[in-house]
Amino acid sequence: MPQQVRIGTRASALALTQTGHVADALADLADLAVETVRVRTQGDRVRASLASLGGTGVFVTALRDALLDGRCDVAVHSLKDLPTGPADGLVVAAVPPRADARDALCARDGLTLATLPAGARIGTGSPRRAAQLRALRPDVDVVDIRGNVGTRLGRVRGLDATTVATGSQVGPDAPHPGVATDAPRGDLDAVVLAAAGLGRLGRLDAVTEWFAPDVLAPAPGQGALAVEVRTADAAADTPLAHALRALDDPPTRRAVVAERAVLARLEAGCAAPVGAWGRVDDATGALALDAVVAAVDGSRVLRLAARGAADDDAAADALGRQLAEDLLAAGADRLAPLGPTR
Ligand SMILES: NCc1[nH]cc(CCC(=O)O)c1CC(=O)O
Repeated sequence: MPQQVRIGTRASALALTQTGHVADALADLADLAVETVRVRTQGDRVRASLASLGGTGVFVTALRDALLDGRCDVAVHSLKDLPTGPADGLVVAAVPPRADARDALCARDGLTLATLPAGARIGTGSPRRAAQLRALRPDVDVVDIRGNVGTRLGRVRGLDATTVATGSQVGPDAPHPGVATDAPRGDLDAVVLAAAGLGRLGRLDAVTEWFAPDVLAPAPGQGALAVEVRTADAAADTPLAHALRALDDPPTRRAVVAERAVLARLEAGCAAPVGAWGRVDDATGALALDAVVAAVDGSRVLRLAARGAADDDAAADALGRQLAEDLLAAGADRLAPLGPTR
């Protein structure tokens, strides 16, 4: 008899694909019968700008509640949407191998950040992306936008003929009711999105430029997933627990632990103009970490790097915290709105 496992997911096209990948991977690793359960989160219901929602956890809380009250056994999150604090009774049991951590520009007419005209309108809901875009091109107009990936692509002039192939953007599963039909279309010259999300949705065709992480620092955890379960279930001697241990990728986990430690020490959430990029060197096992704090108006960008042995998660965490200390010593908190309430 296979072990029955219910895997909870948001209903957005992106969440459904991510969850589907994890469900397939788990089922390949052990004798599991995996069933998907859809959960609606505050981030899906509320249309206000993400920055104004006050950030941490809007996409996550409802999934965690579903885990805790037993409506599902496994939850899949985008790691960058996961608050840095621990959740009582729950544990991230697996961080699968990371996809592309980079941000990508999706512009009309094949344009890049360098070739977009002065005054070009670039959409993003992320203060981190806005700040770094303004620093790179002070003459562009960064526009605050929301909505799922298909909606955002639809706002780029010339990119609006196609929609995300793998998920419905309207109807009962629409994560942002009304947004798909109400949002203006073709009113922007470009948007910036995570390459990982575009890749998972089969929309890399829309990318006109990939930003190297040392040009535009990605969000801590970008491109990585977190597979969360009840603490007792992670430690159990069950097919699910074995599959989770096999799915976990220690180099990815160490990199994102370090990135998220920067965010935690800065007491910053996903709405802060903070970027971090960690990676473990295959040959030496060393962990390299870059971190950026930017003034939202783009007038200053503070960028520091660190490197360490990071043999385990605790060492990765310490490396990230130390880099955050160095950023604070260099004036990060005078540059950007940090702190838990922002
Ligand atoms: N906050 C929304 C969100 N959360 C995760 C991703 C993309 C996938 C990832 O970063 O792993 C996105 C969309 C985007 O930033 O373009």
